[in-house]
Amino acid sequence: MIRAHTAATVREAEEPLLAAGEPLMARAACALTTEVARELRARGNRVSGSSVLLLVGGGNNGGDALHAGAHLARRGCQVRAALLTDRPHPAGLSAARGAGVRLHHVLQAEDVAGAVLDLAGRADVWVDGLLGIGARGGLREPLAGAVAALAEERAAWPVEPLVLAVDVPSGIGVDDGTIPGPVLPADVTVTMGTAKPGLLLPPAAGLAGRVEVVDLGLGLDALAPAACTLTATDVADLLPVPGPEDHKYTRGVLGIAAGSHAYPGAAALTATGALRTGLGMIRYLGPEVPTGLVRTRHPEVVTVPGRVQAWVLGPGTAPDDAARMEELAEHLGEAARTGVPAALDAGALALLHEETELTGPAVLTPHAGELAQLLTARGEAVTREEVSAAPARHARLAAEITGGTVLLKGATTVVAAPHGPLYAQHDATPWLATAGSGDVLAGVLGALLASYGDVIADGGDVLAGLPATLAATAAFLHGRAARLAAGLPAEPAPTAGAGVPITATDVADALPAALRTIPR
Ligand SMILES: NC(=O)C1=CN([C@@H]2O[C@H](COP(=O)(O)OP(=O)(O)OC[C@H]3O[C@@H](n4cnc5c(N)ncnc54)[C@H](O)[C@@H]3O)[C@@H](O)[C@H]2O)[C@H](O)CC1
Ligand SMILES: [K+]
Repeated sequence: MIRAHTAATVREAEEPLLAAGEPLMARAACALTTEVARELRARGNRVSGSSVLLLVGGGNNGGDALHAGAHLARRGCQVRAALLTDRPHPAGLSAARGAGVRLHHVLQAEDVAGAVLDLAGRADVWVDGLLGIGARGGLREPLAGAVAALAEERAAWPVEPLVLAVDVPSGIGVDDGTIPGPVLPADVTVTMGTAKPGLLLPPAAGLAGRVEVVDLGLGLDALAPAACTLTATDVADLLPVPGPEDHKYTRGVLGIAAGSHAYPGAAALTATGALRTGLGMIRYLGPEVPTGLVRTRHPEVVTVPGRVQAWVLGPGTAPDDAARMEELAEHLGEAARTGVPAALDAGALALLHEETELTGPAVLTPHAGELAQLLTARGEAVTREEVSAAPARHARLAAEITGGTVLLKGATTVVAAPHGPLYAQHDATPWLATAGSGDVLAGVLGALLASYGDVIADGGDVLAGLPATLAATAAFLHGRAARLAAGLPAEPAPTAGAGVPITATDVADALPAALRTIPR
C-alpha cells in the first residue's frame, strides 16, 4: 500500500526530529542528488559535465534544492540557481555558493520569466525547488508566470529536459490533489518522509511522474494515511479463497437488480463481472428480456428471490423508468433491513436524490456527471467539470451527505467514505472508456461485497471502512483486467505500448487472468 499523509501531519512528525538536530534536510538533499544522478545515467548522460538548473523558492523546499545543487556541483555538474526569492535558505545558499553553484537573482530582471527561460534553455535537468508543503493556494507571481512559461517551453522542446520535483511539483494542492494554478509537470518527484495526498489524487497525481519516497524516519507507519493506493499485495490479502468447509452460501450470494427493456445487456455484463470475480451464487431479478439474456449467458444464475449477502442495484436502468425505480427502492430497503451492503449504480443513484439517508452499508459508483447531479440534487450545486477538477473533495462531500461510500469513476478511481482514508487507484487504461465497462465494475464490486456481506452486516463500526477497501479492490481488479485485455502489462509501465481496443465483455473475460497476477 502506498500511504500518503497531509502537510500538517508531516510537519508534526518532523518537529521533534528537527528539534533533536536530525539532519533531515541533508538526508533530503542526498536523496535528491542520487535521483538526479540515476536519471542522468538512465538517459545515457554522464553526471559530470551535465548542466543543472535549480529553481529556488523562499522556504526549505528551496533549501533542499540548494543543498542538492551543491552536491551535484561537487560531482562535476554545471549547476546554476535561479533564485525566485529575495530570502533564499541561508545554509543552502552558503553551501551552493561554496560548491561553485552560479547564483542568478532573477527577481531583479525586468522579465523574470524570460530570465528563467534563458537559464533553462541551457540545462539538461530542472530541479523544481520553488514550493513544497508550505504552499498556500496556487503559485503566486512571479513564480506562476515563470512556471507557466517553463511548462509551455518544455512541451515545445525536441529533447525535453529531465524535470525533478522536490517533495511535490510546486503549486499542486498538496492535500487534495487539485491544480489551483500553473504547475511544472515532473518526470520524477522525490518526496520527503512520506507520499502526500496530492501525489496520489487526481488530477495533480498526473503531474508528479514517478514518485520516490525518501525515508526520513518520521515514524508515520502506525498512523492511518490520509490517502492511499492499493497494490497487488494488498489485494491478495483481501481476495477470499474458499476452504473445504465452504459452499455457495458461505462464499456469498449476490442479488443483482440491473438491466431493463431499454438496456438488457447491462444485466448480463454485471453478472459476468461478478461471476468472473468469484462468489457463491447470483440471484438476478429483473424484467423478462434481461432475465432471458442472463439465463442464456449464465445458466448458473438463479432468477428467483431469496436471501442474499449483498446487492447490486441499477446498472442499465434509467431514473425515468418509474416502475423499475420502485423495484430498486424495495431492494434497497431490504438491504438496509438485513444490514447487507448494496452497490448503487446508474439509475439507482437517483434514489439518493431525495433526502433519503442510507441506513445500511452502501457503495455508490457514479461517474463525474452522475456525482454532479447527485450533489446538485442534494443542495450542493456543482458541474461535472468542477467534480473532475477536485474529485477527492466532491467524493468525500457526497459520502458525508449520503452516508455511503463513493467510488468515483474516472481515469483514476477515487474512493471516499464519510470517514477514513481516501483511495486513489491508477490501474486502468483509457481503453476502459467503452460502453458497459461500468456494468462490469458493478459486478466485480458486488462479488466482493457479497463475499464479505455477512462480515459487514455483523461488523458494525469496527468494519465501517471495509466497503471502501473493497471498492478500491474492485477498481484495482477492473483496471488490471482492462490492461491485460488491451495487451498491456499488468503493472502500468511508461515503456508499455499503446494497447488495443477492448469491449466490456473483454474486460469481464480478462478478470480471471487479472486474478492470476495477484500473488496469493
Ligand atoms: N523542515 C525541514 O527541515 C525539512 C523540510 N523539508 C522541505 O521543506 C519543505 C517545506 O518547507 P517550508 O519552508 O515549510 O515551505 P516551502 O518551502 O514549501 O514554501 C514556503 C515558501 O513558499 C512561499 N509560498 C507559499 N505559498 C506560495 C504560493 N502559493 N505561491 C508562491 N509562494 C508561496 C512562502 O512564502 C515561503 O517563502 C518541504 O516541502 C520539503 O521540501 C525537507 O525535505 C525535510 C526537512
Ligand atoms: K517543489
